[in-house]
Formats: sequence, structure tokens, C-alpha cells
Amino acid sequence: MLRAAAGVRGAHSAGHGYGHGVRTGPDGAGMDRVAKRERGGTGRMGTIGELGEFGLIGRLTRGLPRGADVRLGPGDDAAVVAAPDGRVVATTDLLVEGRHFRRDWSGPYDIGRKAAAQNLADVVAMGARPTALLVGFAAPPSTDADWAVRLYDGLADECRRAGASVAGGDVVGAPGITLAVTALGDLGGGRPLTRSGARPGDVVAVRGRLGYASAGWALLAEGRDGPPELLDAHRRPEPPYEAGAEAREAGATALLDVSDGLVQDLGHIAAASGVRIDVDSATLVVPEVLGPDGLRHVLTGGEDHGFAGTFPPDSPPPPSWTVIGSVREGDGVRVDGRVPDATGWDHFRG
Ligand SMILES: Nc1ncnc2c1ncn2[C@@H]1O[C@H](COP(=O)(O)OP(=O)(O)OP(=O)(O)O)[C@@H](O)[C@H]1O
Ligand SMILES: Cc1ncc(C[n+]2csc(CCOP(=O)(O)O)c2C)c(N)n1
Ligand SMILES: [Mg+2]
Repeated sequence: MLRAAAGVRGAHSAGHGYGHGVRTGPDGAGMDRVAKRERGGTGRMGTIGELGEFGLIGRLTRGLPRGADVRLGPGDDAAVVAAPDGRVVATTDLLVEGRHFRRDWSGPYDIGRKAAAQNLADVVAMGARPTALLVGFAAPPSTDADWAVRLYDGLADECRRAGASVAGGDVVGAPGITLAVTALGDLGGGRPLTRSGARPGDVVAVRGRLGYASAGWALLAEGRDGPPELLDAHRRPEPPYEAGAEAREAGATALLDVSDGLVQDLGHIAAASGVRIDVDSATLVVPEVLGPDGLRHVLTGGEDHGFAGTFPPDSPPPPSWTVIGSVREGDGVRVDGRVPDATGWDHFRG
């Protein structure tokens, strides 16, 4: 059993509580008001340092969704998760303050949603059904407990969207916020949709938003306000989780989620499959809201966690997908016949 939480029962609101404007302008205008709202609560629970490690765990794990796949959830040395298929799909992704998000740009609820979404999308990109998350949470002791609770509200809600549960995790004091999330999934007897199955003659198709998170991040980085749908796309991706099942049913030969940039991620399919991928930019949906650099955001912007896949010519994807190109013999990715100079995000190249 878990030790009882030391803290007061949470009085936080279950609402999202995020605004739509830019959190900071170049002059820092409105920061105080923004900072208060983004702390995610009233500070009634105090800091996580005051709550203590086990008080915090007790508070964070209270009320989490618990699906049938999680046979034993938070509270023991490890969780027990069902693996009906006999194989477990497993993936892990870090979300690091200053690298993936900033606390003056994003509220805790959105950061929680994003941490879950980027992992759940990877499970779905294997053609699997997400079952459980394990959540490593590092934060300074001075962090408001309400902030941490709101983050877990976001994690829990994103899990609900994908039909998964939080099975366990770890908390640790650290100089900044880091979330290390591991997601598990079940293939339900199906074959995994790997990156290596694309064949010459296949069509290439995408599902979900592309370029929105990148355009939103660009606005935030420049300290500019802009359309809420862009700013929020940076804060919180909304992967169309149904894409995995759709791709599988349609006979997809390869699938991945677009996390680093469409061209770069298609390059992973091209390399793993030993093929060339040709993208026809005229087929890409570039909504006006993305602004003058819209095509660049669509081609190279990451973090929307839409899906890209390849499909045999005789079994095309359903209408919810957009066909954007074809698979040929050869290697690499071409856009309108040319090798693009920008492809996407690289953590070590800036
Ligand atoms: N530190 C590591 N140790 C072992 N394998 C790793 C490590 N980092 C990445 N990998 C593996 O390399 C592959 C590509 O990793 P990557 O993180 O780029 O995944 P992705 O789905 O393309 O992008 P994202 O990070 O957005 O999920 C994955 O199979 C991953 O498990
Ligand atoms: C504060 C801040 N600075 C920069 C970015 C942009 N960014 C960070 S990681 C990434 C690609 C996916 O990463 P991963 O491969 O780790 O999933 C992108 C486009 C951001 N979101 N926040
Ligand atoms: Mg991925």
C-alpha cells in the first residue's frame, strides 16, 4: 500500500485553465498575471517540497484512470500490466523544460498532455493499442503542488483519449522539470507497423495536423502573439490516435508519427525500407493560418504527432488520409524531385 498523502485534499479545478495569448512579450508584459495563472492553482497545497515525496506520490496518483490492462497500479515496487497479445510494444520519450516546453509558454495541464501524447503516438505508430504509461517526474522542491497536480490532470486526460492508464512512475527532486514517460501497448494479434515495410509502388499518405506546432513555436520564440490554434498546437499536440487502426486495416506497409519533421521522418522510412520517397508539395495541405512559411512548417516542423504511412497501390488509405507522394526504388526523400536542404529537428545540432 502507498503511505497516505501528507497533503491537504486537492482543491484544484479540473478545468484546463490555459489561456490563449502569448505568455511573455519581449518586454515581459503581463508576466505576473500569466505566472499566477500558470502556476496552475492557488498554492493552497503548498510546494511539493512541503508535501514530501510520498505525499506527492499519493496526491498525484489519486483519481488516475485505471483501465483493465493495469492489473496492479501505482503503490507497489512495480506495476503489473496485462499483455494479452504475448508481445509488448514499449517506447520512451523525455520531455525536458527549456528543450521541449517552457513554463512561461505552457501551463502544467498542457505539458502533461504533451508528455503523454508524444509517447502514446509512438505506440499507435506501431499499429498497437496503448495500454499503460510509466511516468518519471523530476521537479524542483519549490514547485507548487497544484502545478504538479494539474500536470497529472493533463497526463490522465490524454491517457483517456487514447484508452490507456498510468500504471506507475517515479518522482525526484531536480533543478528543472523533466518528464520521462514510458508507454506500453498491445498489438492485439496484429503485425507491428514498422518503418521497414515500404515498397516501390506504394503511396505515401499523412493523417493529422502538420506544421501547426512548428508555426506556434516560431511565434512563441519570437515573442509574438498569434492564432490560438498555433500556440496551442505547440503546447499540446492532438494526435489522431485512430490513425493506427485505420492504417492497419487499410494494409499499411509502414507507419510512424511525425515528431521531428515530415521530411526527416519520411527519411526514416526510406532508410529502413531501402527505398526512395517522392513528395509532391502540391498535394500537401498548407492552411493559410500557418502564415507565409506554411510549407516550410509542414515539411520540416515536428511535434504535431500526426502520422505518415505507406500503403500498397491496390489498398489505399481511407479518405481521412491525404496522399502526398509515392515510394520508388532508390534512397532518400525528394520534394518535387529535389533533395530538401532542411528536413527537421535534431537535438544535438540545434
Ligand atoms: N538512448 C537510447 N538507447 C537505445 N535506443 C534508443 C535511444 N535513443 C533512441 N533509441 C532508439 O532509436 C529509435 C529512434 O528514436 P527516436 O527517439 O528518434 O524515435 P522517434 O519516434 O523517431 O522520435 P521521438 O523521439 O519523437 O519519439 C527508437 O527505436 C529508439 O528506441
Ligand atoms: C522551448 C522549446 N524549444 C524548442 C522546441 C522545438 N522542439 C523541441 S524538441 C522538437 C522535436 C521533437 O523532439 P523529440 O525528438 O524529443 O520528440 C522540437 C521541434 C520546443 N518545443 N520548445
Ligand atoms: Mg515516433
